[in-house]
Amino acid sequence: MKTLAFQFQNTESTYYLGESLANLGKYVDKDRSVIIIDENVDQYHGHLLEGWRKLVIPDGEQHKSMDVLEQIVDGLIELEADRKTMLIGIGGGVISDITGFVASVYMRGIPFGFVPTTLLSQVDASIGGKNGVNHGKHKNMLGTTNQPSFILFDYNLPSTMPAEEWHNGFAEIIKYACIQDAELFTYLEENKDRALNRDVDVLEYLVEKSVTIKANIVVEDEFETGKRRWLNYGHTLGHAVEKIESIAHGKAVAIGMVAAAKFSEKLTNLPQADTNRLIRLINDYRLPVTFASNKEEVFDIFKLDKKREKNVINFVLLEGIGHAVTHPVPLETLKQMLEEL
Ligand SMILES: O=C(O)C(=O)C[C@@H](O)[C@H](O)[C@H](O)COP(=O)(O)O
Repeated sequence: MKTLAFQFQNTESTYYLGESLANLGKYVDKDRSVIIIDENVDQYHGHLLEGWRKLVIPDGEQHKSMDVLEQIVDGLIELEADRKTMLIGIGGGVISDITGFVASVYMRGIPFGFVPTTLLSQVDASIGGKNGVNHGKHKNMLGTTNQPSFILFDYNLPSTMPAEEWHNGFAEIIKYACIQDAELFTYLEENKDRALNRDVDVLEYLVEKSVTIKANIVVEDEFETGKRRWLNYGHTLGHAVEKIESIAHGKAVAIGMVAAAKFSEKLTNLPQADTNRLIRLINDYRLPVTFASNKEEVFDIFKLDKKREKNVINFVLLEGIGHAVTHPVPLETLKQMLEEL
């Protein structure tokens, strides 16, 4: 087990890497905690949580909503949770996003922590403090940035995931390689078979590498005024396609990364060979590279991206594999490039 500590602006977060969920009680007081968990995760891992107070919510992205947030608040009131109650989200990205948001607003803020159970939530969603719920066609439209006190990474938990869920996690790892780590990109190319076969050493390396890359970027720019935007590479188009086609987040991000690479060929002279290399890697990890959605509908969602300022989006582009940049790109230019895809 390895412990990492990150000092954010208002919180010091401790990450326990390679720790078992069964040892959760070593880090938090069982009697002062409430677990937020979805039905699916509870079915697989609930036996490790005997005696903990739990609020079980329905599984799925469609439940990342204000309705479910209000149900959790009702549950907390019922349990007489107070300002010192520790809220613990155990699950994938929906659970960490909603738990972090509830904890940030319940009684104006109570402490919280996460036990991510999917590869995607271990490498991305649980880290960095972004939380929230969806609204209408828009992903994460309501939320805050607030760091968990702790994250416990149990490498055994993702083993119950279906194959498709593994592929989704790889999308965000490919993203880190694209934005700032060309060596990681090569590693992903060279170790694709081991990774897809869930080789424990490869997966542990990839989780630790991703956690470190993401947490360090967030320490540097927690409130996303500069470098943190890079973490949104592939997400502008990705979020729109995810909502319209109701596809998994990782698939949508894969599609968005390819589109952003094609935009980069025009805006930052990214060599076409780099786009092709990215497409090959995404294919290797069994993720899609094209979308079927109506482009006008995509643009309608796309233009409400959180990186927009008036008529420009601070769009994340690549100059090369491992080198992201952010350029203010007019919406009209993006609309035209989208039509040309
Ligand atoms: O942590 C970040 O910053 C990211 O952009 C990471 C993304 O992978 C993640 O999906 C994030 O929740 C997207 O945030 P949003 O601001 O585009 O809603």
